[in-house]
Amino acid sequence: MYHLLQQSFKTHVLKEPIGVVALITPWNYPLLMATWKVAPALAAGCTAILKPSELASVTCLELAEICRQVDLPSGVLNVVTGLGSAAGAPLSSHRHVDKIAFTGSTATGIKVMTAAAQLIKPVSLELGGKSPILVFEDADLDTAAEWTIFGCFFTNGQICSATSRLLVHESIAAEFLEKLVDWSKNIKISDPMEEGCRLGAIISEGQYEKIMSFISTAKSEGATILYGGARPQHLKKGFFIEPTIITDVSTSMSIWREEIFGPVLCVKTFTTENEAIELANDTDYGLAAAVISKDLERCERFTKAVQSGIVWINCSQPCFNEAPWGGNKRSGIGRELGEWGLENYLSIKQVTHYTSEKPLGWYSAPRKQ
Ligand SMILES: NC(=O)c1ccc[n+]([C@@H]2O[C@H](COP(=O)([O-])OP(=O)(O)OC[C@H]3O[C@@H](n4cnc5c(N)ncnc54)[C@H](O)[C@@H]3O)[C@@H](O)[C@H]2O)c1
Ligand SMILES: NCCCC=O
Repeated sequence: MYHLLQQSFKTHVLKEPIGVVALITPWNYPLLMATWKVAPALAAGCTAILKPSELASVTCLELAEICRQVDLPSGVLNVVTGLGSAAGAPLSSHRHVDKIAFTGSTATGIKVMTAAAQLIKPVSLELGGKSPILVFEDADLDTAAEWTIFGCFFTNGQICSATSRLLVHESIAAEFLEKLVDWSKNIKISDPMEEGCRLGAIISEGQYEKIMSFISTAKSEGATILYGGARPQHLKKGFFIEPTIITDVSTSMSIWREEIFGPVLCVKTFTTENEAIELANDTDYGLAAAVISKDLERCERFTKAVQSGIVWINCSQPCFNEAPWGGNKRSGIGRELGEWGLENYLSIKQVTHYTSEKPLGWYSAPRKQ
């Protein structure tokens, strides 16, 4: 019957704002992470409640002030500061919040998703990572060394997509590691306000202790600290940690498996491309992956085989507003930025209009009295 009547229906689709959205963000890149959510949420027509990290709220309050100055109607963007337990958790479980867009650790993401599930509330999750960088034997070693240290030590490794697991072809491993150490020695560690600074302090004492404890566990499990692993001698105060390179790592060690969120690179060697891909995918996470090789067909094979939301060829970390950002596996659900970012805040409504004058005719009409 539907088939016969198909010409009598007109269907179209509306994309509507999803409603009231809670945007919960982390302490790293605090303003960037907020704007990745606030801009598409408001563009989609939603009302937003931004909950920044308790460790980095000020720039988000400044953003609200700028929105006020440009006459964004009051109530459209709201900033709620506070601890995760006091502000983030109630937002996640609130009946009048229609969607949660969360960026933060996988552990907190699980809590947010669990709370949202009680109300079948949609979530998008941008979570942690343990991303690999593969360096093949045909790479230019200095270029590869710079990308490798940039991929892991840029912003102190306090970046979700840090390529913190180096997989290097065994035939070049010794020479490449020497280069990595040389490049690392050249990184200026200082107060970030100093000219030429390339590595500042870790965000907090808690994070500093956590990173140091990962390093000491790795040592006690038999790994070798090839470079760094301690406070730089010239900096007696502040939460500074040297760029750290760790070798003799096994795949069961926590330094290999867990997100450190600090300037710590761990290294394994491989002999074949398949082995490299297997090691790259041997992680619960799936945010990003980088490959350094002159062989573009090999890079293409890697791109297809690696289980991650982002792949970098002959580089690590570039990020563009137009390109989708997000991960697979325990790195999250959904994508931010570009058109994908907008979809996070839209709800799809199918509208079907019966346009015929004819009655349906499925039931026998009752006799007229
Ligand atoms: N995938 C990405 O794009 C991306 C980007 C940046 C950071 N990250 C990840 O963020 C983490 C670092 O940030 P962090 O330490 O601030 O993360 P976090 O999970 O500790 O906190 C993130 C936010 O969640 C809030 N929160 C804490 N408990 C909560 C709860 N029970 N319910 C709701 N909200 C709660 C916090 O107050 C904060 O605002 C790393 O794991 C990093 O990989 C991911
Ligand atoms: N380039 C910004 C990535 C943010 C993740 O931590």
